[in-house]
Amino acid sequence: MTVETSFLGITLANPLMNASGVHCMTVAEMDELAQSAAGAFVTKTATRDYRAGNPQPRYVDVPLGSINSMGLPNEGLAYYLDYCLARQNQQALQFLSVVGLSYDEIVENLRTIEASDYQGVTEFNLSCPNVPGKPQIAYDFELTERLLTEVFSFFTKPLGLKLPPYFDIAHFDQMAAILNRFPLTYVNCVNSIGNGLYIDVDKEQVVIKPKGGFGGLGGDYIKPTALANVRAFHQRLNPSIKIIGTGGVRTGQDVFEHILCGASLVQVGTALHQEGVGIFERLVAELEAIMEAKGYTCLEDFQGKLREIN
Ligand SMILES: O=C(O)c1[nH]c(=O)[nH]c(=O)c1Cl
Repeated sequence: MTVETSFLGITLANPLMNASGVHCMTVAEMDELAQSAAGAFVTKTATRDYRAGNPQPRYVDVPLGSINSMGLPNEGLAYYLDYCLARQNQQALQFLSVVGLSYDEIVENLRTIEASDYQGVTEFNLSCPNVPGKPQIAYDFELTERLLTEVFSFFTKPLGLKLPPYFDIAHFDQMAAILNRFPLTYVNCVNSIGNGLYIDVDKEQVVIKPKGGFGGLGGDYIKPTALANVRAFHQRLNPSIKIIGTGGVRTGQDVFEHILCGASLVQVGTALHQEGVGIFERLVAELEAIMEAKGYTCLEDFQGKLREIN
């Protein structure tokens, strides 16, 4: 029995990796990920220039997950691109997460990556909920289509999209119809559930400073939504577009559920932030135990095979 998997023809020891934004801001954090049991890693979403991000406190772990309004703090695209270029011969599979603060900056950043010798995967983040005044790109279907049309007029390297959660069947249909028109490597479902609110009852106060306390939710809160988005897009997208499942992964069972819904890889955010990189060994062991108990010998035995009630 094995939890090995392959992505873009590259064999990975397991389907697990970090979620962008968690444990991937600096070289030290990314090196620790690279040395961990994680099958792959992704960088913090980069903008062209360095960003300090929103004022603190801007990330808080809470009993059922986390809330954050980081505001896209990052070292700038060159920092992460240089990191990936320097290590791309040693590391099996790298994911470089990117966005821009404007349409033009997004195009510029993707042109920078295209012009580089980067051989890894690019994750285009369409779903940051925390830059004040910047609505999530992927909730604007027309803008998404316009951006993807321009990007794929020049971008030839493997490209995936980090999507926000959708909550309406019509939106799954509309978005999938757009995505099926482009040669995407994958879609990553889901980013945090945007603009939640967590309250400290003793203080009768919000817990994060930016945006009046509104922030993206992660953790147990979002697993049912994450699973539904993985399932919905797996059912609707061309099989050539893989699904990465993100959201609410804390145990091997959560990993199993995401794969059952159709995920090829599974990312860990909140729980990684809380437990550290040791979580990957634990998740692998727990996933193997579930597969053993069910008599599965590989991920393909159950991947995408969620049953409905007929
Ligand atoms: O505030 C952030 O930096 C952030 N926070 C999130 O929960 N998702 C994102 O994509 C980003 Cl970019």
